[in-house]
Amino acid sequence: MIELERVGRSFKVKRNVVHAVHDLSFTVSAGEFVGYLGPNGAGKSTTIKMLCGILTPTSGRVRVAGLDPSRRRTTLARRIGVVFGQRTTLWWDLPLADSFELIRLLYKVERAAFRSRLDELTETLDLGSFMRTPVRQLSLGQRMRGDLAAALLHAPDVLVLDEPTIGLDVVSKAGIRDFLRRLNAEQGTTVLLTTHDLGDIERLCRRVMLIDHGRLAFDGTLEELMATAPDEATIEEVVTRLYTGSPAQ
Ligand SMILES: Nc1ncnc2c1ncn2[C@@H]1O[C@H](COP(=O)(O)OP(=O)(O)OP(=O)(O)O)[C@@H](O)[C@H]1O
Repeated sequence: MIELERVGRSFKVKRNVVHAVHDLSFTVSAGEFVGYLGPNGAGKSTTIKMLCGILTPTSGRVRVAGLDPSRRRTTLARRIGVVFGQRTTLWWDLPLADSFELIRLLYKVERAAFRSRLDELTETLDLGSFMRTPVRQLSLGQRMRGDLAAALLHAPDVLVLDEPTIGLDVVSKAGIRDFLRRLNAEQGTTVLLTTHDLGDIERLCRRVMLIDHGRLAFDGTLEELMATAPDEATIEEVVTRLYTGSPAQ
């Protein structure tokens, strides 16, 4: 479903070249739920932007649902859903319901299919009580549920999430995690999840990829990740060791 083959992406900054992603190869199969971890500046957002076609790789080959994202961005948009936790894709001054209707028109989703999908998402994400509220008046947790619905209205095969639980309280986080778990298990949606919240990783991801300085530093199951450190280590300690090369303080 997602294939990267020796992908590189660099940026020219004044006279220097920053290699944000370097010689990165991995494959994510249909139906997987994969955590994509890495310290600040490791290259996660750059990878995600290449998956959606926002950025073109400087070298190598990217395929999502068999498509080259930078060349087939419009076609790919029908197969992929993307949520950036720190930014909303909803219309700030419009009620949530109107944002959804605009998305339906943009994606050319047929009205009956849209209605049943929206009904299902309204129930599972509990959107009913704020459907007529302008997005700017929503709480962060409500807005995030709205953004998730917006990304899923066209029933994409792949969902890419960039920090979807950032700033959420424990109850809201649990609700979003439960929703994502069910989406993956019941509908087979492939999920790539970028987060700094290791609770998200522990509770959701069977497989974890860790990127550091633009290169893949670990790719394996959650159990294999935990086995890289002594038995009693917490996931925070395991990941700190991998980020810094030394045990957590
Ligand atoms: N448009 C850009 N121009 C120049 N440098 C960039 C650009 N985008 C990213 N970079 C650089 O590429 C590197 C990787 O950045 P990226 O945003 O992909 O990291 P990240 O893993 O998503 O970090 P974070 O966890 O902090 O969000 C960083 O050194 C960053 O400064």
